[in-house]
Amino acid sequence: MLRLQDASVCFGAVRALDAVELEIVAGERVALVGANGSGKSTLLRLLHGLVEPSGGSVWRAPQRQAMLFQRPFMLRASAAHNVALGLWLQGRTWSAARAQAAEALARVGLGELAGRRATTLSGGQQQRLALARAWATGAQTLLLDEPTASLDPHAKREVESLMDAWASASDPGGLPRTLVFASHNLGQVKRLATRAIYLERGRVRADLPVDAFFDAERLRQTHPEAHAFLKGELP
Ligand SMILES: Nc1ncnc2c1ncn2[C@@H]1O[C@H](COP(=O)(O)OP(=O)(O)OP(=O)(O)O)[C@@H](O)[C@H]1O
Repeated sequence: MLRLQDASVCFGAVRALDAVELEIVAGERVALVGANGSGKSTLLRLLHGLVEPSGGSVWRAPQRQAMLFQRPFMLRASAAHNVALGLWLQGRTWSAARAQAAEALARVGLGELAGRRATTLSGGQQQRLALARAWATGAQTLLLDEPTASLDPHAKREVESLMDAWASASDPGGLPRTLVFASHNLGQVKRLATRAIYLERGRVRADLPVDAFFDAERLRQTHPEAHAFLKGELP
């Protein structure tokens, strides 16, 4: 679905990503981990086309892709309108968009809050609304930048279980869905991801199946930098 070849991103003198090689295929659930400033957000933004590479190349399969942020972007309109507008912009009639939005909101447990102004919803509810919007518009790949970082444990579990439900279902065309998310929560990485990528100062230092990533002894031998970062944090 996504490929980076020798991709770098510079912001002035800061090299936020440095010669990244990466290929993500349909159905993968990829977690990006690393210290603050290691390049996780920049990598997601590059994959979504929100920043241009300063060097190297980005390739995206022709597909619908959506990105969710730590603080979701909400229009100052009802929850239902926030979802329906995206669908209307895709060409649905307004009544079809409204009906589909109602379905999507029910799926994320927001059916009763459909008429509430989205900006008055709690952080967890807004994140569920953002997921409903991506789900309804038929995204095949979802990129999420620390989607549960500011949520309480209950809201975090709800959002996580929706991410899991979304990724476990195929899209209407039968293709497996692809999830790429940045997280500082290693328990979440273990629960949701099949592959973990560890970044350090803009470079990919480890790219492993999640079981291998959380095998502390093996990681220490094969990827000492990643092991040093995770030491004491391994769930
Ligand atoms: N728009 C920008 N202008 C200048 N520097 C930037 C910009 N965006 C990111 N950077 C720098 O690029 C580097 C990587 O930042 P990035 O936000 O990608 O890291 P991160 O791993 O997502 O961090 P965090 O865990 O804190 O969210 C940092 O040094 C950051 O200061």
